[in-house]
Amino acid sequence: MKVGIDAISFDVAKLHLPIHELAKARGIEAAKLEKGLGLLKMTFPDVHQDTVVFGANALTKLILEQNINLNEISRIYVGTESSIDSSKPIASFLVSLMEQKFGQGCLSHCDAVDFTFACIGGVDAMQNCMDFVRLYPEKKAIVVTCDIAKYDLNSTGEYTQGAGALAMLITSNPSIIAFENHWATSTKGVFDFFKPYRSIAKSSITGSDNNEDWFSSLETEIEIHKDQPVFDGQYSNQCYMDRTREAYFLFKKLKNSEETIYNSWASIVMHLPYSFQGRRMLTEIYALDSKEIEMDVQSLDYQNKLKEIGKSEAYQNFVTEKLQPAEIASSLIGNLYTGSVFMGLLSTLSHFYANDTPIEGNVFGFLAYGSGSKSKVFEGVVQSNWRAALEKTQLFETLEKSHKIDFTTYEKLHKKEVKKSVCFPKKEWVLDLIEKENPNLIGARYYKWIE
Ligand SMILES: CC(=O)SCCNC(=O)CCNC(=O)[C@H](O)C(C)(C)COP(=O)(O)OP(=O)(O)OC[C@H]1O[C@@H](n2cnc3c(N)ncnc32)[C@H](O)[C@@H]1OP(=O)(O)O
Repeated sequence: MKVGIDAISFDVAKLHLPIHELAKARGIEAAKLEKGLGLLKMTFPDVHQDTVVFGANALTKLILEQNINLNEISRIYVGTESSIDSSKPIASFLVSLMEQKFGQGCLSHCDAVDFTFACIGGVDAMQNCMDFVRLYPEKKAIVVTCDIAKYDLNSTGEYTQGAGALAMLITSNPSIIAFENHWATSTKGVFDFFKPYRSIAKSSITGSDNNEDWFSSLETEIEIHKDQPVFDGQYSNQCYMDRTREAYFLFKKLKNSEETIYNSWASIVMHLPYSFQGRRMLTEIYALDSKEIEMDVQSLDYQNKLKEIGKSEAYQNFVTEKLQPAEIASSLIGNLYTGSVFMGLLSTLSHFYANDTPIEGNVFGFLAYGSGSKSKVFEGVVQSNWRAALEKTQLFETLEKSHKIDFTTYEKLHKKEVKKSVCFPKKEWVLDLIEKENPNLIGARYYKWIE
């Protein structure tokens, strides 16, 4: 039986700062960000937006666009690493907002929960929902990914910021893509990127892995709780490469294949914390699976050879053919954490939609990653109704309408110094800023639907 994604909707932050303006303000060469990392715009939430708002808007869009009968939905599972409460999941907020809009009790039969494992939480939610639909093919589930990728000002993560959500309907006999039931996973507990709820003693994390220099450079206690992560960028890249490589070769084993697996993938969709992450990290898998090199991670020669292969014409052609369609949206949005891999899929589909390319039957390979760290590798087959299912999506048209802000406004938004929305929307969920007006209501958040 086929199980997969039947419909997709999204809601991304509508404000953006052109990346060359950030580069100028920070004294970074714009070419490094644009040509080295593939960044063009960085999206940022407006005053009336938080994680719940993005999730609720993507979900409402999905329900309205697909005319979904909520009685048929058995699960709303959320992938997020930007939750706003340690106990109440985003899924609970979403259920109450949907009941506010579509009728009291309309989702009371529905299971709802959040999945958190950094950027891979959405894939975990989807895998779980697909197992459920395989067991009960007449039932349907919705996966929502919602996050705000906010980093410290002046940090190396700053230029990769982005925000938004996707909502996906998971069914049997899906219209867009059906996933094969081969899932390869690689997990290792590391501290490459994390957001501690409480102050965390350095002694509890030192010695966990090989980035000890970085740990030594941290304060004795990491001061918490803030929206921005504590991270070691280059180490997180190494963990990304290690986990995806391990999961990829496990996948090859699961498939019992002697062939170069990626040759059977028409497109490759990877977790993209920034646009060119996939192409920068995939050289090792590319070279190992084609037997161009033998693995020897510690040797300098090996690392230099990988760099050379990355620059080769053959690899650049490979990137253009298989990876580049997934990168387009990422360049214009920035990181979506749990949503990044799904936005990569939507970007790929939207690219082929716009170019009228027939892709039904094509096999897409997926390499997902979440810090902390875990990778899952799986594949899916594009279904014959994918074009019709994408008709209302309008990804690139929507991104085109994004509102440009200047650097000063961006910095003020980042520091939460802006009181009034820059771009107030119509027909959307917004955060009611009652908390700011009434200091006795610390932690209380209210949401309203704006007509
Ligand atoms: C959250 C996760 O998903 S974990 C995995 C990823 N980690 C993160 O996203 C954490 C947050 N992000 C970061 O810390 C950083 O943005 C990083 C680590 C991803 C990137 O770090 P930086 O130090 O900014 O960049 P880095 O030096 O690694 O790479 C710059 C690239 O631009 C290239 N470059 C530099 N200058 C130029 C130029 N003028 N023209 C063209 N390319 C240039 C470099 O050659 C290099 O590319 P290459 O290695 O492919 O050759």
